[in-house]
Amino acid sequence: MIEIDGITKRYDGTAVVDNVTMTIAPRTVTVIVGTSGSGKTTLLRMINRLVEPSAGAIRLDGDDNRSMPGYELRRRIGYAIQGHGLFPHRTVAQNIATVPVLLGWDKGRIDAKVRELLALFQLDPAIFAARFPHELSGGQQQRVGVARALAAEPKVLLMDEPFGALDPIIRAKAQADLLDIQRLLKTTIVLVTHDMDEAFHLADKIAVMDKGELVQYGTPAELVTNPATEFVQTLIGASERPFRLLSIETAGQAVEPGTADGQPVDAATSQRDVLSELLWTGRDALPVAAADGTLIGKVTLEGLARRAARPQ
Ligand SMILES: Nc1ncnc2c1ncn2[C@@H]1O[C@H](COP(=O)(O)OP(=O)(O)OP(=O)(O)O)[C@@H](O)[C@H]1O
Repeated sequence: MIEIDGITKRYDGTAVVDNVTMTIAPRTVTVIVGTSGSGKTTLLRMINRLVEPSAGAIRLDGDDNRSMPGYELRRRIGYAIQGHGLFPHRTVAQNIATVPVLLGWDKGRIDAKVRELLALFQLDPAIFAARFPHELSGGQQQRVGVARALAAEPKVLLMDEPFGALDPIIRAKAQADLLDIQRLLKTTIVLVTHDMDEAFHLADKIAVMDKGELVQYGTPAELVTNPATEFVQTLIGASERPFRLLSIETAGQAVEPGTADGQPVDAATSQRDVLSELLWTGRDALPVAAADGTLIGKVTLEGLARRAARPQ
């Protein structure tokens, strides 16, 4: 668990992060969004103390993050940035092994970890381990950057616009891979992006920053149904594509197992209409019936928000 408690960063008397308090549950993906200069990167970097706060505290599993030296903390927390920051004169294997080497792991353990991560990121070790970064595509470099950040098996991974430099198709694949790997390794991920579609697709919870303040912290569905400010509304409005997607798919395509209270919706109803129904009735789920009236499961607000945001 990451507890951010009244954290503030001032430069020359101006608060660029202003008294932010939020708790991040373990094994979840939290996405920080907001306009340029709203303090997203500064907030992220105070978690691993690349930036020292002016006031407040951050606790990791109950321990103040100032209870150990900054370099030690940064070895324990994975960090991946846009442009991946790979060492150009080190091979892919050496890049991934950076932190395990610093931690003094034995060679066998390091080699096994490098192979495991390359396989996980669908990079054949026989082909890629000995290559240098300039011999990889942008998408491959980005995967190695994330693999390197995960090499020391951190419980927490911080990511700052990790997919910003990728074209949309590779970006969608990178996002899908990240979710798979997060579920497998159960890492707690905090990711900064300015892309609302990306936020909706990846996030368990979204933190919206505006001029240094945390204006809303909630699930994607909460942001859609209950935007805290006009700014949040505008941010969501800027991402209309999700609602267009919902118009072209049916409730039947979004069915989840389980039951829900309320009047069943027909499986052929568009997801957009089901969303309206959910919002109007104030429910977070409705049962779904097949053409013959048989109940086949339920459609949830959370599920629709997630489907709407997935890349096509
Ligand atoms: N070292 C610094 N000294 C002075 N001001 C800084 C410093 N670092 C950041 N700032 C200022 O703090 C504010 C927040 O910056 P930050 O990088 O956290 O924003 P951001 O939301 O991540 O922006 P972007 O989306 O453009 O990366 C900006 O106005 C920036 O100019």
